[in-house]
Amino acid sequence: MDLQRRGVMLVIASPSGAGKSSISRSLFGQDPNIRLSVSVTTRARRTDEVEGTHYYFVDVPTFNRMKAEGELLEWAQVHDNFYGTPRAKVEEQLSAGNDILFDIDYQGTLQLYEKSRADMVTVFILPPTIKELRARLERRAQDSAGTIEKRLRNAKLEMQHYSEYDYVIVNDDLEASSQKVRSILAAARQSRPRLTQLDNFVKDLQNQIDSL
Ligand SMILES: Nc1ncnc2c1ncn2[C@@H]1O[C@H](COP(=O)(O)OP(=O)(O)OP(=O)(O)O)[C@@H](O)[C@H]1O
Ligand SMILES: Nc1nc2c(ncn2[C@@H]2O[C@H](COP(=O)(O)O)[C@@H](O)[C@H]2O)c(=O)[nH]1
Repeated sequence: MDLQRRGVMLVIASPSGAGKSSISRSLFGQDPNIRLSVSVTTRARRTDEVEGTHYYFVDVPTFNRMKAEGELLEWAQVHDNFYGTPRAKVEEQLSAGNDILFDIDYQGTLQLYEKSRADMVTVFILPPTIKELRARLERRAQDSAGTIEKRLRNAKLEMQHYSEYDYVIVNDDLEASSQKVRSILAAARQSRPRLTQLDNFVKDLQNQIDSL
């Protein structure tokens, strides 16, 4: 029997601006087995964002239709906009043995936990200080002053949940943080060797019991 590893669902969450997208980006160039779950959002596209690479940008009626038709694995309202994970590609990629990185908030993490805990490893990224967090949001220069204030306020709520994640990283040095996430993923690959064909093999054994 040719046993293939089932992919790991790597969830990275943080207050806005702590650096999860930067850390995520650093993983992709170096690892051919990891895919990003590209979310849908009703947020306006930032100038440096590309449709289908950073997000699928949709209007609210389209988002609501996708929700109603069960196309979203999880969804949440975050900082006044809606975000959701399209379901279609996730199972296909996991079964093919590819790991998937989810850049989602705490509400989404909880929803994935309910469905897929055995496949998941979760990481929470903290900023070194709030002064630095504000500086990062300002340097990124993609959000208005009002949006930055709102994201800083929401950081307090998001950080309440840090201890519910498997790992916590203080993102002081970007390269060091990225290396930690790479090590976490490598450990998850070793410790959760769920095997796709083995799942099917066990199902087949169970079916044989049903037909005894
Ligand atoms: N360790 C670091 N040191 C200095 N700057 C950093 C570090 N990590 C990320 N940054 C910078 O901080 C800004 C915010 O980072 P990034 O967009 O990755 O955050 P995020 O957590 O994904 O935010 P959001 O949730 O709003 O999408 C970016 O300009 C990025 O280049
Ligand atoms: N529950 C979900 N949260 C998501 C998803 N995609 C992104 N996010 C989170 O939203 C905020 C803001 O993101 P930004 O791109 O506007 O800065 C951030 O915390 C993301 O992690 C999703 O599909 N589901």
